[in-house]
Amino acid sequence: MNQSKEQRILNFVLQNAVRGDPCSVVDAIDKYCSQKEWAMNVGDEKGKILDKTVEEANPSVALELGTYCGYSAVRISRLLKAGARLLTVEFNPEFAAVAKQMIEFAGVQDKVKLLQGPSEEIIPQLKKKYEVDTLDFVFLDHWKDRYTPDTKLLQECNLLRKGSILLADNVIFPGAPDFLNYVRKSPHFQCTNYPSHLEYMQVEDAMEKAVFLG
Ligand SMILES: Cc1ncnc2c1ncn2[C@@H]1O[C@H](/C=C/CNC(=O)c2cc(-c3ccc(F)cc3)cc(O)c2O)C[C@H]1O
Ligand SMILES: [Mg+2]
Repeated sequence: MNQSKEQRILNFVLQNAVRGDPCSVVDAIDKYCSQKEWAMNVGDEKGKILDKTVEEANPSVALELGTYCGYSAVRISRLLKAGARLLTVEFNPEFAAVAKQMIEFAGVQDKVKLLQGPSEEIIPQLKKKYEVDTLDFVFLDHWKDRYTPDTKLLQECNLLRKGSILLADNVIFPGAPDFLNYVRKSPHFQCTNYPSHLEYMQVEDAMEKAVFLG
């Protein structure tokens, strides 16, 4: 049976990146997806905004919703301090299998825990099953209509603390209008918008940072 695009991306990384070097994995994915086949990785331009926000948060525990091929899991985990960890959630088994191999090839498997399943099921399990107290950083990059319900769920499950940083991809394209509305109107969040461009394209996009105020 012929390969999926995600498997072709992984194969390009295995043949062109350096095992144990997360930067080379990120660069190889960007090279393939800008020159060969477009894919919905956050990309390098928005990736630099992600990097800055992760460095600002300097998280001990980070959560990512929507692993896909593992591009942002590798990108985030390469910046984590010793002992810090990233929990990343992916419900598509094919994508999870590709991401697992991507994470292992990059050599960040000790920092990253890939949780397979829907976020609405996994988020309520984080405290008891995954020994999370509160989350220092959350990257939202899954289905755009899930950003708002999952942000509310994170609050309901007491997973956010004063200063927890949420960063959402694609708030312009494909767009997450209800999420922008929710966090910008809520007295519990301090929001900042970062204009950018859609990965590998000249289309306007943006990321939104929402800091939880408690
Ligand atoms: C609820 C839930 N739980 C766990 N995993 C979940 C989940 N919802 C999606 N996922 C997983 O995340 C991934 C989905 C991400 C959704 N991202 C997108 O739909 C997305 C789409 C585009 C885009 C832009 C221009 C175009 F012309 C077309 C598409 C760009 C992006 O950066 C994106 O993140 C894969 C999926 O299995
Ligand atoms: Mg995205």
